[in-house]
Amino acid sequence: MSQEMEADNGIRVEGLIKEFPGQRVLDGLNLTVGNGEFVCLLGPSGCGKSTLLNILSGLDSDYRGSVHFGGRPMVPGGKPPATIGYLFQEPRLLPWLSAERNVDFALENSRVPRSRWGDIKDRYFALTGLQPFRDYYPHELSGGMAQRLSLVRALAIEPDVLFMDEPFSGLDELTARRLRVDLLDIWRETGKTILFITHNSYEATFLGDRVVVLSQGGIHNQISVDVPRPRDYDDAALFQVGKTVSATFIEAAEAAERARARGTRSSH
Ligand SMILES: Nc1ncnc2c1ncn2[C@@H]1O[C@H](COP(=O)(O)OP(=O)(O)OP(=O)(O)O)[C@@H](O)[C@H]1O
Repeated sequence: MSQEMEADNGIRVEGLIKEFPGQRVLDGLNLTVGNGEFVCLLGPSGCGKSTLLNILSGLDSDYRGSVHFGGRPMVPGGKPPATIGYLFQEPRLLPWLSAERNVDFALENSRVPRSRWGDIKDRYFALTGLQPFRDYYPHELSGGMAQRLSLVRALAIEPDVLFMDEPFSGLDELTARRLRVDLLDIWRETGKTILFITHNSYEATFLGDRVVVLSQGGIHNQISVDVPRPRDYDDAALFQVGKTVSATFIEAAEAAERARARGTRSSH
């Protein structure tokens, strides 16, 4: 496909409202993620991040508002009009299958023709540094390697977008740092649209083109990270943006707490 013909794989969420009994969790949320953009979602516990992901994934169809992937509308109750790759906090690998077979398993359930599996696996096993470990079983992999394998699995199905839900929060900081750098290399190489959920302000700043801070059912604030890539953890400009993001996150958490104390989020 030529550059000009490249599909639009952005996400557009408009006026999203989600209620649970006695509680409005998303209150008219508007959010866009551009084609190939890396957006980090940051928000205090309970602000609705997982609820939003469940809706975007098509797992929850009981909402109001609209969701578009690349201009294609999501029909509540139907499959999302985009292929979505997932990464969660835990790798969710099948323990009885080798690394390679775990990826095959995902491919078997995808639309990718079998004739392309070999090339795809070669590419992503190489990109993640897991080439020598294709025959290993999940219990033989370290936490970081297991998460790399789930990244291979997520990318192999050639997703339009990647949803990453705190994928590095269960890892030690050194491993997480390496994986963030590698993820950015892979993102540059593949141009995927990424929505990345995290509780870590500095992680969000290091990774994102933009950090969206959620609170009380909507966007509290958004911060563009105008720091050139490749980024360096010790970059003073990046640290400054991280401080702003962190302060915004704390502000959002405090606002959410005050609202909860007042009971303003109750729909009664
Ligand atoms: N199935 C459900 N039934 C009722 N309430 C729910 C349900 N799922 C989530 N909630 C409520 O909705 C709110 C948002 O939950 P959600 O899990 O989306 O938050 P979160 O931002 O992902 O939190 P965390 O960062 O702790 O994972 C919470 O108050 C939660 O109790």
